[in-house]
Amino acid sequence: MSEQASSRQLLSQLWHKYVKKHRIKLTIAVFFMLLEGAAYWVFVNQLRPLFDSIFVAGNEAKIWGVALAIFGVFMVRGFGSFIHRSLTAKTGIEVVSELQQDLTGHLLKLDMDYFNKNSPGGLIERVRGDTQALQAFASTTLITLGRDLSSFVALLIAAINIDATWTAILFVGVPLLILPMQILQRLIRNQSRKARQASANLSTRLDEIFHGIKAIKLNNLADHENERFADGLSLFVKRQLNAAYSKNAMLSTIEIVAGFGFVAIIYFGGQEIIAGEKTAGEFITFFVAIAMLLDPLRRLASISGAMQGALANLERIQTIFVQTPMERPEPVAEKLNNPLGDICFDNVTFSYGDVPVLKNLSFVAPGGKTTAFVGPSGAGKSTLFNLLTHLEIPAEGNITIGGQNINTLDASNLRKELALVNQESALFDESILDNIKLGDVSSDPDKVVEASQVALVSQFADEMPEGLHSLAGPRGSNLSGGQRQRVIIARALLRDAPILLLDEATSALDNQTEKRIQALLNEITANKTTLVIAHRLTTVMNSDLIHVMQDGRIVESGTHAELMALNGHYKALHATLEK
Ligand SMILES: Nc1ncnc2c1ncn2[C@@H]1O[C@H](COP(=O)(O)OP(=O)(O)OP(=O)(O)O)[C@@H](O)[C@H]1O
Repeated sequence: MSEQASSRQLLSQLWHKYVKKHRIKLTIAVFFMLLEGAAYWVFVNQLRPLFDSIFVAGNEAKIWGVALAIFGVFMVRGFGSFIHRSLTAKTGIEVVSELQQDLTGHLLKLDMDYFNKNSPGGLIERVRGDTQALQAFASTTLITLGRDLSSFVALLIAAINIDATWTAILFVGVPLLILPMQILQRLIRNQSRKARQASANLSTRLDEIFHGIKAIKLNNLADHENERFADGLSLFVKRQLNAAYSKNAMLSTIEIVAGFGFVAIIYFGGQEIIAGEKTAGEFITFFVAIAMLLDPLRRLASISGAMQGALANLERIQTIFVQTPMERPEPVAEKLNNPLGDICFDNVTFSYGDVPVLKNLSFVAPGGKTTAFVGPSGAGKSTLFNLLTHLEIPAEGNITIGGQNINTLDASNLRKELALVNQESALFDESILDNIKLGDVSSDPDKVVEASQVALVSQFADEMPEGLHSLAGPRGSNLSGGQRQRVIIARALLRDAPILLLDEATSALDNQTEKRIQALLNEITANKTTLVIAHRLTTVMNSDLIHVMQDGRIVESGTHAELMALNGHYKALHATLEK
């Protein structure tokens, strides 16, 4: 696709989806922009009588009329400018906030794979930075386009009215502008694109710095990180400046060509005045009109630069909209028919990119029972949960619950039947109570408090100044690891789903709390299907069934006693962990 065609397509999409609905506001704004432009015309046309009929002819009586007309022009410009600026600002803000909303909504639908490949900082920059840069274009530059184009036309008409030949002479150099303008526009777009990329990289670095602040401090990496940030910053500065230089070069080119025009006018016009063919009033009016015309022309030229920058932003925003979630089979069922039925993995194969993780994996986790998965780090245990929760889709094989393929359900309907507790479960910067409530946002407050008591959250929250209403801090930073885990367990309890997935759910708890939570989990899981991943074998010993995983396969299955008797992988694992 040619660059022009793709720009046209991008702008047309922006217009149809976001801007078109504001057309009434924009039409009113454009009317006032035209009025402001027309005011220039009136202003310039008052100059000629001012010179020829008043100053030169010494007609004092007419001064007031002209002065009032000029004052009227400024009044119109003042009010008109307020109205059209406000309307376009409102449109710009509304368009961009809708764009941000849609971008976030679209991002939320994308697969985990996309988030594994794109850093949070970079995505934040797209949703906020790129759209806000667009807003700057929309609310300031767009105004200029309407107002300055009309001013330019009005002043041009005024100039032609005085002398069409002079006007033609003035614009004789314009064709010289075409080629440099085209080159500069392309340059600006490229530089702006690179500057936005550098800006996204900076956001990524900042995001990583603030997320990893503890590691940075503990490893004395502050200077190192600062230098890396400085490198990114200098690249950003360089690219910003390149974009600015290209924009400025555009303005200067206009200036130089205009200079040639003025020289030509002074030469030809001057001769006509000396010969008495034109009056001084005509010449001054023409000169003022042309001088005033340069300002809107300059701004119009800078718009074309800003437009290239805005197109670069649009392109980057578009790269998000063109991403689509992985094709999934069309869901045909509303819910699981038998959520407490057996969970079966049948010949499941899965890779992250090109890296195979699960290989023809088959197992059964009996419904209503507790099944544990143990095995060395990287064996693929957590990946099982990613597949079962539809965060990832297997390349081959089937996953069924109660005999029903999970592909027959929409991911959100499937997840209603599942509650997952893992190390990555996020806490948000809300109160502890609200964090628990995320398990079931429709549940009544008593139930939330009850879940907090059962999961021993109240035990530590009661000692905090605001109890359950205390803030958890960004990503739960106000709480200890064990406290965070209890909040997440409480959230899962509140969800009260038939299938409970516990991935190292109690690993951060002290022995005593773990025992209490474990006893509680045993009680709660009595009538649920529970899948447990744990490194501490004491956590899984009492499970109804234990699968031992290695290199993406199940290598042994049985109860603790059966596996110990096998004297194989499980026993070896047991021996290593007990050391
Ligand atoms: N998002 C990802 N992208 C690429 N590879 C991944 C991703 N997540 C996991 N892996 C790889 O998949 C393999 C299995 O990871 P998984 O987290 O399932 O192992 P695990 O058995 O749960 O390990 P642990 O006991 O350490 O939690 C590992 O080799 C890991 O490097």
